[in-house]
Amino acid sequence: MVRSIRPPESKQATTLLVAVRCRPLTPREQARSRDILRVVDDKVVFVLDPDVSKDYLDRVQNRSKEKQYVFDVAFGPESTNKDVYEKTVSAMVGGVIQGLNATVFAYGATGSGKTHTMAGTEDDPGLMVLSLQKIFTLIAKEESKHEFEVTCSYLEVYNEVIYDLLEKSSGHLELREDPDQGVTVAGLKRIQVNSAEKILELLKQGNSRRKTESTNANATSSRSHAVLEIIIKRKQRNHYRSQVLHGKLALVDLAGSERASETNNAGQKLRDGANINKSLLALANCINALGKQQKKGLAYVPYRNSKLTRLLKDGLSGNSRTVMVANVSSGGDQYHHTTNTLKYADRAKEIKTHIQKNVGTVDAHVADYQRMIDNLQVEVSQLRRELAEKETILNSRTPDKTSNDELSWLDALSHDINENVEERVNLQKALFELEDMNTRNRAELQRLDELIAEQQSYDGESKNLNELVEHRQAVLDNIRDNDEASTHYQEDIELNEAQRKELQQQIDDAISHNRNQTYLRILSQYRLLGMTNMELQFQMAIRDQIIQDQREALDNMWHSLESVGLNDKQILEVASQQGIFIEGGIIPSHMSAGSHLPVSPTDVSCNMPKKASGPSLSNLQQIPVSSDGEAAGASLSKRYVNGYELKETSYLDTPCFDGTLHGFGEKEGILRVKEVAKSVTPRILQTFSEEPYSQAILNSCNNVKLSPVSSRFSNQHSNENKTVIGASKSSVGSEHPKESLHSDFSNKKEWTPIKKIRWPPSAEHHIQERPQESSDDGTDCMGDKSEMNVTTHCSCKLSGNHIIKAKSRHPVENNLLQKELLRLDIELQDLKRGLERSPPTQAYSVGRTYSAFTHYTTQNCFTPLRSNSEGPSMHRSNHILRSSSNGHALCDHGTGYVHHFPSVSTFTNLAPKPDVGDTVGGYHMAAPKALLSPSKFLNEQALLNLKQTSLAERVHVTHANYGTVTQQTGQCDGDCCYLVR
Ligand SMILES: Nc1ncnc2c1ncn2[C@@H]1O[C@H](COP(=O)(O)OP(=O)(O)OP(=O)(O)O)[C@@H](O)[C@H]1O
Repeated sequence: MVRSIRPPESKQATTLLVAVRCRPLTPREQARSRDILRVVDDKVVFVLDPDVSKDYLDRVQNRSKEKQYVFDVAFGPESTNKDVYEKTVSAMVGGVIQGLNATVFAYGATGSGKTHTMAGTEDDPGLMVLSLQKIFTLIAKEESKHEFEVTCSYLEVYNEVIYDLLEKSSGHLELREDPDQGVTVAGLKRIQVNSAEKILELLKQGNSRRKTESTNANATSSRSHAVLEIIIKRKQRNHYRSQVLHGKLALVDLAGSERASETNNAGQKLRDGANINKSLLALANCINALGKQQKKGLAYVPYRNSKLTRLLKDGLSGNSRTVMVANVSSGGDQYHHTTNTLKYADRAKEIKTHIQKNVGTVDAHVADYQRMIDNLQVEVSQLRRELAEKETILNSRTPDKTSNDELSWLDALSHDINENVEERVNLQKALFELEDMNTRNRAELQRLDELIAEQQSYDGESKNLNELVEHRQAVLDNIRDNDEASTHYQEDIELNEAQRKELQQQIDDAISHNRNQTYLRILSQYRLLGMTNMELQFQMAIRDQIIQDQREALDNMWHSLESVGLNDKQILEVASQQGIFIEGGIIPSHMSAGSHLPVSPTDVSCNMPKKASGPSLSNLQQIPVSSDGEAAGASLSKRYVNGYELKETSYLDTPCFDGTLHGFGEKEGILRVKEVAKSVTPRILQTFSEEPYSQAILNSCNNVKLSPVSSRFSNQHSNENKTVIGASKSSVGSEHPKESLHSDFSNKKEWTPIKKIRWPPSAEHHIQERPQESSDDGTDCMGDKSEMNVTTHCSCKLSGNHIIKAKSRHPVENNLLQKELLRLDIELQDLKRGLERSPPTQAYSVGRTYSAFTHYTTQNCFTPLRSNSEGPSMHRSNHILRSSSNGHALCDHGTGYVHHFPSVSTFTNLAPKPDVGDTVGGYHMAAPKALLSPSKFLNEQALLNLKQTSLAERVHVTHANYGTVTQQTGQCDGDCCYLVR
């Protein structure tokens, strides 16, 4: 396989373009307050003191509140949207179709003119409209040579919840962090468009769905933040393997900050206002921290404190050219808002983003996984919607007082669960980022200490030395601030954990008291699923961050190598001394030529430098390296991975390999794994147990990643679970998973060919072909090429202060991820079935749509059992048949499988309700559109015939059954239930 190291696409630092727009006063405003803004030279904004009684003396004695600011560009009240567009966004739009990202956001108090600037009017179209028109004009010019694909999405963040404005009744959407695209929204509709008119139409639709209210400050006040995103993919025509460039233009209309006293809001409007202010405060804090960062280096930017800031992260500091249009009103009564807005706009001038062309270099595996996660997320949000819909149906009925209480309790519970999960993951991420940042800060401190010592030994006091000392102090301040913030986040995590336990306890109590069992179980599963899904993303994000770090480190390395004027041979020598191997010993020509292409993480391989030993959790941190190659500062105070706290540990003296150990959740197995773990220090240890004692044992194993997986999944993959890295491939799906597992554990010969792993791994490990990710039968291929499963991490120091960390992407991680996804998929299906069964409380109102399972539940005819390797299963039970008042009927056969029932619309023309003694039957078809229209309840022969016919027609009837009605068990809402034997 060809492996090469390529210097990455160079990033260009660019500062935020800050524009200020002063809106004219309306005649009504003119009557009540004076114009206090003056724009001079298209750059300077004077804010006059609104108090006209102040005179010259006040001014010279500094008693005046007059203020002056300078911006990149400023617009007076006479400026049109077109003027604003020409001097701000116009220059960036061209870049977007060349693969660069751009963000435009309007910031300001309520009624200051943000929506007017972004959306505009028919006579004076806003920046959104003008940018779109320009994009399509540019595309038309280049269409003969290039193919373009333009897609757009439009969302709003209302009360910290994201909604799709292009969907009629959108559910809540989730944010996701994507290494290539930055922060994205899972499940958000993207519509392909081929004209500005089409987007404008969508924009209009979206705006009509946007939450607006009339307040005292603005008759059409936007109560949400709206983000319109246009993505343009561009490819050369008739070019085999041509590069794909994709640029993104994000146009953001923020809701305005407001004061309750001015808006006179109450109730929901007041709460909205508080939320708007909260997210704008989070934005202001980010702007502050980013401004500080330019001066003091690595200060933590609290993006995670709101959805808005997470969405704007790229625009504020990432890969984007960004324009901030600060809107202010000229009225004297707006003085406080105006100076506040201008203050933040002034800080924003300091902010730098780093733009880079988005070239379509595809790392297939990661991209695939991301896609899978995306799909799963879409499903999750769909499920969430369904759940919400069901609740709505429930709420629309007029239940008695008890069920009313119960429903609102469930409602509140599911809401709390969602919030808890989301908060937890966010906190963990924030903590990780803070620790990561402080690790860098500490490395910087070490570098500065070395430099200071060096300077002092040369010339004692000097200007340079003073600057270094000052800088050192700033870094120390940052470390202290970050540590403080970390402590707060840790406390928050503990609180969140306590809340989680409380919620779980509520569910457990309710289940044990027989309250809405099925629904609660679904909720419980849903909660776990949501957690796993998010944490999986978290892992992905961390992994990708490391890849990003490596890219940067490599970038540094190439620049330093080039700058010291080394030739190819010398570079090879240096690289090999540092444990970096370059494909065929040849430095790619484009590197020497200085062309910058993005580097793929798979392109790098390295082995351990002699003395350096890698961290066991090295994918979670950057390890600073001291001059002799020894890793330093690897022990961190507290670390949370997958929701578990890992104890403080130092793990520097053991060799590390990136291995996976799988242990099944039996005590014996876990102990074995621990034994092995001690001797080889695996980086990832996975347990397939939910039992507390195995968790406790694993907790005592340092430096492991804990990933509890449901025992059902482990049963299914029992043979894999005994696999210690390097073990041979084994089949999946044993008939008796538990038994085979026990024998595996007792048969020590089968356990772990760990000796296959050589340490330190040699270079050949890395230049071999990467094995296939999975074989045809869907099993792992971790084992067959056991040595391939070793990934090394190398931390080495190169040319003074460059820390190089390189890691080859590896099947182990990918396999792990694949398994997690598989599990997630199973869980999702399970959940889906659960939802289809519907909560028992709904059985009577929407029973026709749902299967007999609701009745199983209410009558306690089955006990859930999770032991079947084919998936979730139920105990054999009496057959239940249900007939609705209009003749719809469903039946389950009781063979032990949960069914996916087609919707009621496919069940038509059923016969009259059966009497006791009648033979009845039904079946389940896998084909969703299959039609069941018997003229009466089926007898045995009819069912068999039907099954055969269906098979002949390739319609898969999975289950069919019949029985005799023995009892009519209840009358509910006109529907009847029957017990059938
Ligand atoms: N430059 C301008 N020229 C003329 N009228 C303007 C201008 N800017 C704003 N307006 C008018 O001022 C009013 C408030 O503007 P707009 O709704 O855009 O404010 P906003 O900042 O979006 O408010 P909110 O945050 O409450 O949504 C509207 O009636 C709008 O037409």
